[in-house]
Amino acid sequence: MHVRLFVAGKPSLAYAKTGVAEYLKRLSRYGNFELIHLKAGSSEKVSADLLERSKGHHRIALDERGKAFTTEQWAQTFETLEMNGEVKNVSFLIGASDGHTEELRRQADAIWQLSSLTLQHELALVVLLEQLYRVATYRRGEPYHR
Ligand SMILES: C[S@@+](CC[C@H](N)C(=O)[O-])C[C@H]1O[C@@H](n2cnc3c(N)ncnc32)[C@H](O)[C@@H]1O
Repeated sequence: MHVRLFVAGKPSLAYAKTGVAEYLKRLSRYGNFELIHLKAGSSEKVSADLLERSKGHHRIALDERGKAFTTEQWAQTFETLEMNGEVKNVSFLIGASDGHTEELRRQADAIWQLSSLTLQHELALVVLLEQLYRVATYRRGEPYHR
């Protein structure tokens, strides 16, 4: 499965850049993870761009009002998606500073939260990457996930 993480805007927070680089490096041992930066802009522009770039993919929109899952439930969802041979591409969609449009919410296959707090989008990306790494180690039975 090819997992893409879409985020709008160039990276600007130094601490987030370090975290993103670290987890992408770690994740490279576990599968095909790709980070894609889109041009920043209004919710309408960013959501339209996110929908265009993730056409035909299993879309997981990230939003603080989304469904709350445990790390184990994330792992089970990945297991199910991989068992379902039809899903080759999964895209995580991180929104603009004003969030996702209603249209994007309608078209998303799932809407997940990382917490109920509103996070700066680069920080949300770091948390997402850390969870993906945690899920990857959990699925391999490696000790990091404790
Ligand atoms: C600054 S937030 C946007 C907040 C905006 N007020 C809203 O209503 O969505 C930018 C993006 O970061 C992501 N994000 C921020 N906090 C999040 C959280 N707790 N869970 C999941 N995603 C989050 C979402 O993708 C969001 O669209």
